[in-house]
Amino acid sequence: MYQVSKTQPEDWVYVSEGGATIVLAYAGLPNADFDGKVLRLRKTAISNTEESQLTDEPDDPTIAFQHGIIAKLIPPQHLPELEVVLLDAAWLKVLSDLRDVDRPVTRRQKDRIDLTRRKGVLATDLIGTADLAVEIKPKWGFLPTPTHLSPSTVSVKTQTCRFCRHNYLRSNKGKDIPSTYCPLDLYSGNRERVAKAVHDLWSGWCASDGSLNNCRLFAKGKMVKMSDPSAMKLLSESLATEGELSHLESSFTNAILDLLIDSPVLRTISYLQRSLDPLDIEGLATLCRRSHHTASELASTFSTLASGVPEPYFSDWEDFIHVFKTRYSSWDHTVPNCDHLKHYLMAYLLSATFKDCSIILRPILPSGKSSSGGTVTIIDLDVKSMGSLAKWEKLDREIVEFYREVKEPKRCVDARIA
Ligand SMILES: O=P(O)(O)O[C@@H]1[C@@H](OP(=O)(O)O)[C@H](OP(=O)(O)O)[C@H](O)[C@H](OP(=O)(O)O)[C@H]1OP(=O)(O)O
Ligand SMILES: Nc1ncnc2c1ncn2[C@@H]1O[C@H](COP(=O)(O)OP(=O)(O)OP(=O)(O)O)[C@@H](O)[C@H]1O
Repeated sequence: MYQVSKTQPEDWVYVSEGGATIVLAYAGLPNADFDGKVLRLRKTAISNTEESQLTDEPDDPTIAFQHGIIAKLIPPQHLPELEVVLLDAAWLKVLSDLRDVDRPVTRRQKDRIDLTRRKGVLATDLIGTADLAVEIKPKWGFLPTPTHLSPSTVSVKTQTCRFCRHNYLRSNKGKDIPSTYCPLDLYSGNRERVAKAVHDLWSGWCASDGSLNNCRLFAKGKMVKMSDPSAMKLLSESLATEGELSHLESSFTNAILDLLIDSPVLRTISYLQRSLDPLDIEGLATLCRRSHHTASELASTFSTLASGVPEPYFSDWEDFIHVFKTRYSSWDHTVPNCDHLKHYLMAYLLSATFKDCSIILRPILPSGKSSSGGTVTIIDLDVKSMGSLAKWEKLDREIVEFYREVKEPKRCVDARIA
């Protein structure tokens, strides 16, 4: 097994992070085990002072989930390789102290590397030294079918997509900047609409100085922000474009547009999101209630029902994938069968994984200098928890209620029915 202590903490440079993990790339002396790899480490809240009680820590669940479940849905050329790597407490502490300064302040105030972990994930470095790598978090790529929506939500949810409504809520709460990006444009496969999505992502990237998580740019391995002249220079060099920002945008669009349209990846993600969520969270909650028989259970909320559902074992996931690939499409989702509740819950969980993943594009650039051009790879395919169902139902209600007040709702066009 790989051991991180065979390298120096100084060999690892900060790449980026999300809500749950922090990612560092190997930049030390040539080493066959670590060259071209990133280290993905779990984070913990800074307030958490708990000691790990585990003597034999399990591997990060993302590894088995990707190898055994995701790999049955996504071809290997669109996935990074993932392996277990053994960690060392003292080594991690040095790394954490060394690289904390590179992290965004907002993240630093909330969390830090979990020093109690003894295992991490070693993954293919998809950013590396590529002239240009573009990371996009596309989010939800479909409008729900009206069948299971309540009269009070149906018009809102079938007109405006979940991302646009969520962005409206978050920007009104001051948690996000307003964005014109609509995932349905990106997923549409239509050249003009995909170009519009790229333009909107670029505008959001400029306006937020690269702090939005929907679009991140990396030039020669370095994350680019408008406020960082040296990184902007690298971007200009990679795109072989000098001068005005509009010229840079147009080279950027040209670099990734064909890749986005020609690659099957977005189509696959949206197909999986949609087909794994045929009931919407509302229909799923109704099915949960119908599946219980006593009066008190019937009256109970989705959250109490969901909290009574145990987390699936790996064997449950294997069983689910078999059902999904063989029988699931023949079920009548307009009248869901209570006997299928467990599989509908698992389908929703898997849909949530695909609603929250990101893609990394490494385009072939006109300069032709890129050694690994023309790839689209999906990252962050972590398994979601049954414990999140209550949160999702509550958030869904909050988003839809807030959007109901909008005088001129945005009309998002789902490619499937356009
Ligand atoms: O609910 P959403 O759509 O806001 O997604 C959450 C993400 O927010 P986003 O809207 O992409 O900024 C959120 O991303 P950030 O932390 O905002 O980068 C997480 O990915 C979160 O997943 P988890 O709960 O940590 O497993 C995501 O939560 P899940 O819905 O996947 O549980
Ligand atoms: N294989 C990889 N190669 C290069 N960079 C990567 C790789 N995997 C992840 N990253 C970078 O690290 C960041 C954090 O990774 P990831 O999205 O998996 O974290 P997360 O905490 O699960 O995110 P989220 O909060 O969105 O669920 C990514 O946004 C990306 O910039």
